[in-house]
Order: sequence, then C-alpha cells, then structure tokens
Amino acid sequence: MTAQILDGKTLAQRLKGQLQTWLAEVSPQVGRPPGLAVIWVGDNPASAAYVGQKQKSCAQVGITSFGGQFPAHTSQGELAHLIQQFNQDERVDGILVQLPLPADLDSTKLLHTITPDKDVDGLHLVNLGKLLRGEPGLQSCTPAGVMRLLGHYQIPLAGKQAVVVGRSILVGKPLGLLLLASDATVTFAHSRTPDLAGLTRQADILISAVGRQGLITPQMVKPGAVVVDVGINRTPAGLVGDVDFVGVQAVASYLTPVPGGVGAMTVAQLLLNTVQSYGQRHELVMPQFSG
Ligand SMILES: Nc1nc2c(c(=O)[nH]1)N[C@@H](CN(C=O)c1ccc(C(=O)N[C@@H](CCC(=O)O)C(=O)O)cc1)CN2
Repeated sequence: MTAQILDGKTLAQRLKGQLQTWLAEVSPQVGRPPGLAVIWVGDNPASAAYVGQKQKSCAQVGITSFGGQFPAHTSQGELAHLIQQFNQDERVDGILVQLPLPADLDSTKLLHTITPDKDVDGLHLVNLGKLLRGEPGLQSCTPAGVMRLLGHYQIPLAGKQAVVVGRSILVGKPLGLLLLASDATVTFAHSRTPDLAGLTRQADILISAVGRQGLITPQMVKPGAVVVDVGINRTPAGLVGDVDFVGVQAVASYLTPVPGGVGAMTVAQLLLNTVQSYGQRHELVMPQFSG
C-alpha cells in the first residue's frame, strides 16, 4: 500500500483563491476590507516566519494587517492595553497573539483579554466553551484546518477509533473535541501514556501533535489508517514532522506531508476565521468556502 497524500498546500491555495474572489466583490459593498491584528512579541525566528506568512496571505486575499512586532521587554499591561485598543477598533475583525510569548508574560491572561468575537485563534474561554458544548464559535486554526482537510478528502470519521497524541490547548485538546463532535471515538495519548505503540496501532485515525521527530514509526500504525502529522521539527535537513514519512507511507491509507500538509491549512483557516468574524459583524451571507 502507498498512502494517498492529504495535500494541505493545494487545498489552502484554493481556499485563498475563493476568499480573494469573494472579498473583491463584498469589501467595496461593506465599505472596508476585513482586518486582522497580529501581535508578535520578541524575536523568535520561527514566529517571524509564521507572522510573515500570515501577513503575506492576508495581503493576497484582501485582508488588511494591523499590529506588528513588539520588543521582548514589552510589559503585560502594555500588551493588554494594545489588545483593548484592537477590541474597540472597528477596522479590526480578528486579533491574535503569536505563540509562544516570552516566558515572563502570562499568555492565558492576554488571550482572555481578546473579545471573544474577534478571537480568531479560538483560544478564549468562551470559544473553548462553545467547542466543548458543540456550539458554533471561532475554532483554533490548526484543529479546524485538520478537520477541513479530512472533510475535503471525505475521510469517514463516525464510529472510527481516533487517537490524538499530544494534549496542548492549541492543537491536541480542541482537535480531539472536534473529532468527537464528528462521532469518532477519541483517545488522548501523552508523555505519561504507557505502551503508546499498542494504543496507536488501534487507531483508524492517528493524529500526532507532539513536536518530536521520528515519534511515529511504521510499526505504530494500523495498516490502512489515516495519519495526520501536526508536528513541526526544524532539523539540519529541513522541516520534518513527527511521523517517519517514508516508512508510514507504506502502511497508511492517507498521510499528511510536512511541509505541505497541516501547516498550510493553519494559515488558510486563520483567514477563514477572520472573514467569518467580518461576515458576522456585517451580517453577510457567507458562501461555503470548500476549496
Ligand atoms: N497564535 C498562534 N500561535 C501559534 C500557532 C497558532 O495557530 N496560533 N500555531 C503554530 C505556528 N503557526 C501559526 O502560528 C504555523 C505553523 C506552521 C505553518 C506552516 O505553514 N507550515 C508550513 C511550512 C512553513 C515553513 O517552511 O516554515 C507547512 O507545514 O507546510 C504556519 C503557521 C505555533 N504558534
């Protein structure tokens, strides 16, 4: 068996094309384009790349960028004040704080300062609560992007065994809840899980969101499983995920590459969330952006 590639890069490009076309029509009618404020603190090089990618994608589809880079010594109070300003700014539909923040800042407190209807990262308690209750709300970009990718390839989820390796608030936990909402039977695995391989071998849908190169070997994958690699590891040889791509490709039915899989969907979903927030603010009828 050779797994079919879940091509997030192409799907993300198509989604961006649809957003661009729709915004070119709608923004003049509304009288302004959507706006996204990105707050990036410090000089983490990976964050620089991600923020650059977000700003470039915004420009491509017709979303105005606000915010920018702030020095590592910026205080909690200054950042909270900045967020309050963006909360009140009528030109801004989405606000996000690029993570990770410098260690002396309390990211949870800052995230809760963002007004929930502009929380395009879906990390405010209100949006996490809606996710828990299965109510519509803004959803974290990577988990929502993974669900969109699986939906695009019509991967059946109902009644399937899903194992999510990783329990972060950014990816693992919300993704598990979204899979559960699609009627999968979900198990979370983490650093204290005994016999990880025994568990992952039972998975019809295996998600790895840990950030450890080589974590998922072919022996850990059930033949025919769908494997989603959310890991991002920078190595001398370039960017790799958590999954032994070549080995697992011979066992799985579907597999996401790194790069070109989930990461590209994260940015596309951020644009979609910003446009969703803009649409709600102006009571627009939103098309189904399906890629
Ligand atoms: N506030 C947030 N911070 C972080 C998030 C997030 O969703 N919200 N996620 C990650 C980083 N991230 C977005 O911020 C992100 C990760 C990966 C990619 C991506 O496109 N990856 C490409 C490869 C890009 C490259 O060559 O470096 C891919 O996998 O194909 C985009 C965004 C942590 N912080």
